[in-house]
Amino acid sequence: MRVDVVSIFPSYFDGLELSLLGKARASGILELRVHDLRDWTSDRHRTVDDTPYGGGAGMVMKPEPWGLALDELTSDAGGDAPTIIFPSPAGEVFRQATARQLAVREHLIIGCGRYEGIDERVFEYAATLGEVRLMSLGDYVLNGGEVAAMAMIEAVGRLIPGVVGNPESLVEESHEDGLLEYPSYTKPSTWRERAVPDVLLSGNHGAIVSWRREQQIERTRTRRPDLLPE
Ligand SMILES: Nc1cc(-c2ccc3cc[nH]c3c2)n[nH]1
Repeated sequence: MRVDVVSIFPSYFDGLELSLLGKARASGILELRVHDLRDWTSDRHRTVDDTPYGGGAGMVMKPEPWGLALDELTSDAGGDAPTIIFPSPAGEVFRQATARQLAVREHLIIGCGRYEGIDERVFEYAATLGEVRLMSLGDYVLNGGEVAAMAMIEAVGRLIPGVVGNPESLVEESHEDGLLEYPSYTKPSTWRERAVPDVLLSGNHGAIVSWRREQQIERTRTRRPDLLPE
């Protein structure tokens, strides 16, 4: 998978050189390229924003640099059209199912906005170059798209075959089966007078599977009843 990220703060993404995603990049499983939007400006001040038509507070990202960036990043001939993602508080909510959908795509482009957002015509133009999806991480407001992009890249990247050593570990996770995950324990069996549940020490695999499922359902019922079917 190739992922192109465009941002006016490219160094935000330095952390993606670490750990599993760093290894995936080194092995070539994941080709992640981070671009500075200002590289597609032509004025001395490398301007990327301007005042909003219709008035209002703050600034809006100019369409010209985005248009040139998208043209260049989609110009490689061959292959399917990319999925072009713009983090946005006004987007669809990014969920595990979204990550699974995106993990099978060949080419993702993630455009990180700042200020009050990106000129709307950029999304319209981008739709002539690929599938456009405005994505929200949740109902809270960030200062820009970079943190959301990092989260999405990690959530998608870890699902690419070969990135996570043991694919089994991708199965029993929160949200993979629609429920929150069960609690985990490791040695010592008693810690600060707190013992590990006996069932986990019993060696009775059937009882352990049942207990874990009960824990998933109970946790989901108390913490995320919205995830349970009606
Ligand atoms: N879920 C969520 C996304 C955002 C977001 C995304 C892009 C920009 C650009 C300027 N402000 C932004 C905020 N906030 N919250």
